[in-house]
Amino acid sequence: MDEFIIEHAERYKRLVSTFKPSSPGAKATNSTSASSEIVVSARIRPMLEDEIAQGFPQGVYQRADSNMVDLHELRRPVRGLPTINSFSFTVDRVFGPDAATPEIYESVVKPLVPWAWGGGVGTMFAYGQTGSGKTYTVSGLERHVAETLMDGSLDGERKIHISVIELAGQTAFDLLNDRKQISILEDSFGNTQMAGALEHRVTDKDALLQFIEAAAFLRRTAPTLKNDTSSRSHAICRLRFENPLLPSAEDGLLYLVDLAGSEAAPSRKPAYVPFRQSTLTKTLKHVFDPASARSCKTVVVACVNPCLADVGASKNTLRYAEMLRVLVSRPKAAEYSPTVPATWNNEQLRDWIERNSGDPPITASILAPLETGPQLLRLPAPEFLSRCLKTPGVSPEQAQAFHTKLWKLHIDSQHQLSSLPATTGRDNNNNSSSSSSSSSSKTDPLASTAAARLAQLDSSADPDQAAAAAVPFQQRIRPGMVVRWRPPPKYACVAATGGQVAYAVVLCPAAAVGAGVRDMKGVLVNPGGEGSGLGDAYLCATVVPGLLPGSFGVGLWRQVVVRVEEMEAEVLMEWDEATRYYYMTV
Ligand SMILES: Nc1ncnc2c1ncn2[C@@H]1O[C@H](COP(=O)(O)OP(=O)(O)OP(=O)(O)O)[C@@H](O)[C@H]1O
Repeated sequence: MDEFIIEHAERYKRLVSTFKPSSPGAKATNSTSASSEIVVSARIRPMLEDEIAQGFPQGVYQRADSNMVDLHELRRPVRGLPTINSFSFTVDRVFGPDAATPEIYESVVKPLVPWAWGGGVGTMFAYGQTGSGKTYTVSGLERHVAETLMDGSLDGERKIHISVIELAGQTAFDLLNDRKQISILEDSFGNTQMAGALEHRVTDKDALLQFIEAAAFLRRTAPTLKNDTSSRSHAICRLRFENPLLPSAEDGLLYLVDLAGSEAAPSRKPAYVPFRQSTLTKTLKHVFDPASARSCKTVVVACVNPCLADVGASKNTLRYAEMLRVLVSRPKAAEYSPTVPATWNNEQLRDWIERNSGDPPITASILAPLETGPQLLRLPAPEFLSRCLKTPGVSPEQAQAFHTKLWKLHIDSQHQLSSLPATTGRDNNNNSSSSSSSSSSKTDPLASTAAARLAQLDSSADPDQAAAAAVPFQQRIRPGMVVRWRPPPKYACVAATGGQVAYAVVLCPAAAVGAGVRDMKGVLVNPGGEGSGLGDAYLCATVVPGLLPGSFGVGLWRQVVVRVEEMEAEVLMEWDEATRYYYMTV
């Protein structure tokens, strides 16, 4: 085939120069915005000197001013002169042979960095046939990532940890620990763990680059796989970002992945896409798992060798890129509804934030400077919380409760949209006092009052809302009130976060219980039965974190004695029937 191509190169070039696309190209845009969950790009590398020297023509072209790639095969007819077969592919961004790595970084990869820094999962992976420029591209991009991470442009403090592993067939190796074999395992929560891989803390750019370079060197010189090592193994660089201010939040993750060549050199077997190999699918599960709980952004760089001799493999690479784009459904813009966050533009979202985020109101321009409703919902929880905390006076509980409130509204609205006629919608603002209710005026007033009363029974809010606003909570303690408190050392085991803060539901004054009642430690609450010396202490049930993020359960039988001076604030809790947990509300 190679001789055939070289022999007819001139004719091929003539035919290609007369090629007229049958349909106009999809317009090029630079707005593969930071909001897209998956951006599929194609990079066509330049022709290499030896390919040109051998007389091979170029077979793959970027279509001018578009996101399209044209590819022309040389066809050997049964009779007569060779002809060309042309194919066109559309992706989100095309980078032609003249595009340098910094351009690719700036336009598609860079948005992943603040995303992962803020607590999300960002993944960049490059795939393509052997020799198509994957390693060239990924190693260049890694340098840029290192620069962005260390140039001080990212908001807040993070501890950065790096690990680099190699997957070869079903075996995984640690490229930062002398290629020691490791295991890719799923934990009981379905999260993938790279068991046995070392993580290294890095604090400056040079150290980070040294680790990346050391891993690349080890991969190139692997003793076991001889010549074409890199084309048969996947290299995965994982950067983990730990936010010291939110120790209980999930860490941000950035994966930079150089996949194995989709065609084994030098045999030119038919290309295949190597995503089904189990260690790889496990490691990148978050990208492909629709049930993944983490917010993910993914950038794919399909690397294409433009040489006509390899056009068959390039065709497969580009076909696969098109498929990846289609796999991710692009939601249509829905009509605005005040109870459906997914339909809110930035202005509507900001308005809702200002009115529904509690006291003090969370500054909408900090929480959602540009985002729409769907974009704010997709924001990783740690990033959402840190943005809320930038408003002076906002406590972590208020931020968490507001996050839950937005999500609850979203989930309820999805439920409503799919199962109920619009007029039966629940009033989701039932806890935030009458002023913030945005329920539609078409709703039956009797039904909405009944619904509000029912919802009231499912929350810890004071039935006497007016009194609640005017009097400090210590003066209106009542059974059923939930309080945040600082447990003394004897109750340290009930603390919810970092051993400092705990939550409890007030049951009754400690002086009111009988002489034989004991707390969870087995200590008598009111030894003489006379209430002497108990002052303003209350018997309370502990509130403990549930299995779902932000959820709580009440440990009715784990009782503690809490003094009023140990109480810091009232916390509102709301029962959620669907998950059977309590959530904080604002
Ligand atoms: N954009 C580019 N500009 C200049 N040279 C490039 C470019 N992309 C790739 N190359 C060169 O092409 C050759 C093959 O690139 P590279 O090794 O990155 O391919 P690969 O897809 O990683 O191959 P393998 O799967 O075998 O590891 C290298 O010599 C590289 O320097």
